[in-house]
Parts: sequence; structure tokens; C-alpha cells
Amino acid sequence: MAQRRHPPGARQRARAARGVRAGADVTLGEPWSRGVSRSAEGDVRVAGVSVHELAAQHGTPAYVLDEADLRSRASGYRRAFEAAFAEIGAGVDVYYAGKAFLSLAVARWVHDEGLRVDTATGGELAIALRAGVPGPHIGLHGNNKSDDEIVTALEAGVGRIIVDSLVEIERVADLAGARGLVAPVMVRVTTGVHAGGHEYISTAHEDQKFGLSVAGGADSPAMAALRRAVERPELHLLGIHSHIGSQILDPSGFEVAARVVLTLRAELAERTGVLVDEVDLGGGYGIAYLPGEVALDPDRIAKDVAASVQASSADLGTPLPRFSIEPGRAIVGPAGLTLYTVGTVKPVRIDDGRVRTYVSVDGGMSDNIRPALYGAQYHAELVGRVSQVEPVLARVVGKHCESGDIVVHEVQLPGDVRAGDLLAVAATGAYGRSMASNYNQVPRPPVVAVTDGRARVLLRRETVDDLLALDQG
Ligand SMILES: Cc1ncc(COP(=O)(O)O)c(C=O)c1O
Ligand SMILES: N[C@@H](CCCC[NH3+])C(=O)O
Repeated sequence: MAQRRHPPGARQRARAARGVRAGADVTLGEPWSRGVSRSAEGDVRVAGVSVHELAAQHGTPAYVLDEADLRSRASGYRRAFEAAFAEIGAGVDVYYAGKAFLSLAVARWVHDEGLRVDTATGGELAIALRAGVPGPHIGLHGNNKSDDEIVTALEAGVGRIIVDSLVEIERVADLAGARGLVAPVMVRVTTGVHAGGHEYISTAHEDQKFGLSVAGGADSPAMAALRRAVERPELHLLGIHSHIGSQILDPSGFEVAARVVLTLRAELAERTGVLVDEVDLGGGYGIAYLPGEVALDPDRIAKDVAASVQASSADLGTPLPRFSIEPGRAIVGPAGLTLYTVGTVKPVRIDDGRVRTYVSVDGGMSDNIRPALYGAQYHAELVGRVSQVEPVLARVVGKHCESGDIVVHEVQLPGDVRAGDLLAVAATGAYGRSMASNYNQVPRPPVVAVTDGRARVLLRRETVDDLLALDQG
């Protein structure tokens, strides 16, 4: 695929050479990362680097990650939860959910900021370990872990393996026992609380692949698994894990799930005499994708969850456990944007007589599957120049052979949007690159980190040669 490169305009070149900024830059605000600003001349910068420069140096499409933004969200979540849980006398660990996006640098950044790392596969585990995250600060998830994954985790001394089924309890115990090890495990349970979007629902029975249901009380699959984990001497049962969903904007689901888990913990103690030390409440903290949307505030949610677990524990008469959480999207999502170059622009008359302008960009569902998969909404802006032309109703689409290859369903863009323009889509840091594909043999874009006016490549752009290298003829 030919890569489009954007030579900066003469004015930008001259300014970059002088290293000065004309006029005061204005921060764009949510849903953009905190380092995204626009100068009076319309030059959009990420952490001080112009989008023209990024496009010229790295081509488009490109994922751009604002390091300072990511770090401050990581430390913000850690501080908020540490403070709120210290207030009620409980400890807390924050695990960054690497599934949202993981690379060596990102693993190091979150580790620097005092977070641990939650991995879901051997690949994520390998990256966390290679980055230098200590084994005890890593968790391994997965509903279908391979023996290799379990053994790698055991040998790396991971802090916890979150077991997801009865058979896995036996496998982890056998693999640990064969090596003379005791495996630290948590049991993942399903509380019936499902959250995401703006509401949560609570159902008694679960019809999905993750975890073990608490439905049935003393006879529940969750209780059976916990008891079995207590029985196996090759396992050290650390605690109970619950993850209720993703992109949650209504925090009440966390509180309901926490109460269910704390109740199960008390029941387990009654039946076995073992009061487990830890409770993990999973990830799912929602972010803003569109202007005007309000992300969950870590300080607020930490206080609410802490108050609710304190109340539940007091009702149950059990001492507070140590807590942990696993935010992914809330750390990396807002820190990322995707830079595209506009190609074909096509006005299309739609049913109600209006015209929708289809703006095709040089990427699409291969770099962001979320609109096609979940109907996810995003916000885009023209970032390479300022236009005074009236906005039109636009749909940003990709270059793939699918009519559902939509990047932004509906957005107002200047009526003179044209080929060669630079377009940025906000809040693509989570589940963009990590869920990217090579559909239509499109090489995956690079991830470029921007820090204090300097850009560097974290993951290089794939090439057609990379794709051909996989092909054994
Ligand atoms: C077990 C577990 N922990 C953490 C996460 C991270 O979720 P999010 O990125 O929504 O914070 C997920 C994904 O939803 C998950 O399945
Ligand atoms: N991948 C999903 C979220 C699922 C997270 C993993 N449990 C998303 O893009 O929103």
C-alpha cells in the first residue's frame, strides 16, 4: 500500500525550524488527550508536535499516543483508589489491563506509575515480563489458558492466576504440583451484574463463557470452585475476582457486584474457615468518546466504591479484604488518537432528502473495528488546516470492502473537506491497535508516542513485506 506523506506547509516548516509557537495554543479538551491543542493558525499539536510533522515523519494512518496523558491517568487512578481505600482502612492495587493496548514502553510507563499489569494471554504476559514488570506484579487471566501459558506464569512467579473453571483449577494445581510450586490463584465469579453503556442489569443466571456463577448459593459453581481451590494444597487461594463489563458510565453496578462478592467471601469463610485476603473488582471504567460525554471520575468512583464495600463488610461482619481493580480503557483510551489522510469525498443523497458526505480515509475497520463490531461512536476533526466553510453532515469511512467499514458514523466536517486533508479521530487508544487486523491485506499502522515535543515509534508500521513473509507459498 502506498503511504501518504504530508509535507508540512511552508509556514509550519518555518515555525518548526524556529522552534517557536505563534500565539497561544488552545487545548481541545475531551474527548481529546490533554496534550492536544490548536494554535490560532489552526495547527493542531499533540504534546507539542504538529500533526503535519507526525504525518510527514510517520505517514498515515497512524496511532498517536500522548505519554504524559497516559501516565497521568494511570497515576490518577492509583492515587484516587489508594486514597479512598486508605480512608476505610483497606489496601488496594491497580492493575493496568493490557488487553486495551500493550507494548514494552506502555508496560514500563504504567509500572513506573505504580500500577501492576493484568494480562490475558501468553503474548501479553511475555510483553509485560520483557518490559521488566516483576512477576509478582502481574496477573494472568483467560478462560482457556494453555498449559504453556500456565507454566510460563508459574515459572515467572506471577502474583496471581485468575482461574476461570473447575477444570482449570485442577490443571493449574497439577502443573504447579509437578514443579514443586504453590500457585497463587483467584477464582473469577459472575455476579449476575452486567454493565456497560449507561445502565447495568442484574440477572440470576449466566449464559456466557467467563467465570463461575454465584447463582445457587451454597451449591453454586462459584462456591464449588472456591472450595476446590481451598482443598488443593498446590494452590493458595488469594481471593475472588469479578469483572462486570466495559465502558461503564453508571457506577452503581460496581457497588452491587462488590456486595455479591463480599457476601460470597463471608459464606466461604463460614463453610471452610478460610477468609480470603483479596477481592478484585475488575475493569470497565467508562471514558468520553464524544464532545459533551462525561467520563467516570476516578476520585468520585473510588470514594463511592470504598464507601459501599465498607458498608457491605460491616453488614456481613467480616474484616475488609485487600482490593484490586483492572482499568484498561480509562488509562490508554483517551491518550490515543488516530491520524488519517482523506481520500475520496462523495456526497450521497440519503432517504430523507438530505445529503451525507462520505469522507474516505486511508485506514478503516482494520485499525478500528469498534464501530463495526459494537456500533461505537467516535469524534473526528479536520486537523491539518482551518476552514471557514459551513459544516456538512459527514460520515467517515475506511478503504475496506465492506459497507459497514465506518470510522465515524456521524460528524460535522467543513464543507470543503477534500483529498489530502488530515483528519484525527479522538480516544482511539484502547482496543484500536490491540484489535487491529490485516483485513484486505492492509498492514497495521504504527503507534507513535509523543512526549514533550518529541515523537518516537513504539510499534513500527507493518509493511506488505511483513505480510508476504508470513506466506509460505
Ligand atoms: C477481566 C477483565 N479485566 C479488565 C478488563 C478491562 O476493561 P476496561 O478496558 O473496560 O477497563 C477487562 C475487559 O473488559 C476484563 O475482561
Ligand atoms: N474490546 C471491547 C471491550 C472488551 C474488553 C475485554 N473484556 C471494546 O473495545 O470496547
